[in-house]
Amino acid sequence: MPIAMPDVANQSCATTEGTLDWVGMSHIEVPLMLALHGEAPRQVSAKVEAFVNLADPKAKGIHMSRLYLALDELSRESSLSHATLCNLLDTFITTHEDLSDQAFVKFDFDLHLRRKALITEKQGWKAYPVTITGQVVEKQLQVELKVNVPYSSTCPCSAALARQLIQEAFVTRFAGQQQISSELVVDWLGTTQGIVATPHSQRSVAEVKVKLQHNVTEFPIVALIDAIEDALKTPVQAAVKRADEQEFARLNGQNLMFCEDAARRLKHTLNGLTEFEDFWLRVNHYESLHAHDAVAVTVKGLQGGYRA
Ligand SMILES: Nc1nc2c(ncn2[C@@H]2O[C@H](COP(=O)(O)OP(=O)(O)OP(=O)(O)O)[C@@H](O)[C@H]2O)c(=O)[nH]1
Repeated sequence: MPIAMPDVANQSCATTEGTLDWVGMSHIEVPLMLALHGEAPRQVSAKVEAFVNLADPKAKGIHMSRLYLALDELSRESSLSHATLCNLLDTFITTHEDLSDQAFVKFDFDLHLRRKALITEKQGWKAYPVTITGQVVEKQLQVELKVNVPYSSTCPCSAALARQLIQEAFVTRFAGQQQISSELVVDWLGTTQGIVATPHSQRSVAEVKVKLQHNVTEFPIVALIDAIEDALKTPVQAAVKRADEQEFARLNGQNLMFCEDAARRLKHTLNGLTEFEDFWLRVNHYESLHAHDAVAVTVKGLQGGYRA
């Protein structure tokens, strides 16, 4: 007679008893079809975390394979949408009857979007790191999205200091001249002696996390990215011809930003978006003046909501 396979999770007890908040797996590699509003599902390569709580203090452990297989079924047989995310969390709990009543799942992936050039008709890909998180705690479903949006920020202080140097260069160059030909000035402005200093800019990243309102049953990821880029005005570009680069220079010059300015712009925009119950944001200016970064963090400010 074959000897029965041992089943430690079911047949033995915890050596030290106690409940646990989350138990599960992280870094699960899963290709998924992602359902987004108004387009066919597209494939993303996700890293997933899947957890349930362990509410039985005596149980040895949860059933990891049940979480994994539910996720695998989602990957093979359907696409990731708000509805399938809810079903997945529900399956996590129902396959852990007597053990768990809370579930958590997190998907991390890059979302590639086609982005238009600023002036020309060119287009290119931009990859945005996205996180979708779902959890059921005390029977309440909560869905969060997080996106990272790269942009350019030009320092307003540096711009003012550069302008002063340009004014001083002008005074030196044209000192004592009562009448100056505009042609001469235009030529001079087109030289490095004319624009004697340039302000520093830096690649910057806005990290934005939002909690969906309960009546929102889609993932408004693209709308969120668009809103962030519209607020900042200087998103990092994909395809760039000279005309696009010149427009980028103009946009940078007209949208000088400390990290505080960027954070306030985003806060203002997010306060106006009704799909989101709460938000948290952090802007990181990866300084070119310093070897350290300038950072601003803020939240909507709801009681019991996100904390900075
Ligand atoms: N609970 C738990 N399981 C682990 C851990 N590390 C590895 N595993 C393994 O995860 C595997 C799957 O566990 P189960 O889901 O209980 O597997 P199973 O008993 O074949 O599946 P069911 O019949 O559905 O219970 C087991 O072989 C465990 O040894 C851990 O830290 N905790």
